[in-house]
Amino acid sequence: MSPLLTGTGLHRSYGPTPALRGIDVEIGEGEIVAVTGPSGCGKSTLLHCLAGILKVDSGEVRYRDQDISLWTEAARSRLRRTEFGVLFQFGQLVPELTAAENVALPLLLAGSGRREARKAATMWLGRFGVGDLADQVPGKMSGGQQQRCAVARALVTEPKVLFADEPTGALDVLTGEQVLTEIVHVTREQGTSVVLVTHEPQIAAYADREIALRDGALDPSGLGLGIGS
Ligand SMILES: Nc1ncnc2c1ncn2[C@@H]1O[C@H](COP(=O)(O)OP(=O)(O)OP(=O)(O)O)[C@@H](O)[C@H]1O
Repeated sequence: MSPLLTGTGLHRSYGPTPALRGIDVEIGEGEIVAVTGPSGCGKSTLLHCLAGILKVDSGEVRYRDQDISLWTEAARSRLRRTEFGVLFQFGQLVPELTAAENVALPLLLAGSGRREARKAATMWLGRFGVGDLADQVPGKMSGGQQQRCAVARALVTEPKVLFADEPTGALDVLTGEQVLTEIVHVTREQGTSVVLVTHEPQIAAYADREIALRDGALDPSGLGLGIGS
């Protein structure tokens, strides 16, 4: 079976600073892959390039056999609204909107009607145990509740790939593991692939496979955090 998403020969620099120095990766359908490595090794840059948020300097990012690195920003942005979900360490909810309005937003941007979007948002908040907070603004919620809303917002469009950059990094260990367990449960149920950036072994342990980076390249030792070995 061909992989859902592949990166081939990915290079990306920030001015004179090389962040990715020729990386090859494959993400299979429904696979949960942890991207690990020390601070500054290029984990977030890789995630941003695979998600089409950042353009690579050279190399190919193929999604379903299309080279999205050649696409315009508008086309990649459309892809992120429909096929991809993105989740960051700090949920980045819109502070003025309620939980339900935040979660409904990607659906409204993709053209859904208000009622339909609100209904789906409520259902997804419920799936992550925060259905009773639908009318609450983020400032009135705990960090774990906010991140659960952010997860619901990332998954409400039922994306094929979830890109999660240290999604539990701002939470205490117990809450972080609870949220990650819920993410894994729901993405497995939906058959969603997950690219999970983390530097924590106990978080990476939830993945099927690990891609270990060092200095912008695949870690030549292949040891990483030792997931799946
Ligand atoms: N916006 C930027 N401008 C300049 N240099 C950057 C920028 N973003 C990242 N870098 C550099 O690119 C390299 C890779 O950074 P990246 O954030 O991808 O690493 P990371 O492994 O995700 O790090 P961390 O675990 O600390 O978040 C580092 O040397 C970093 O300093």
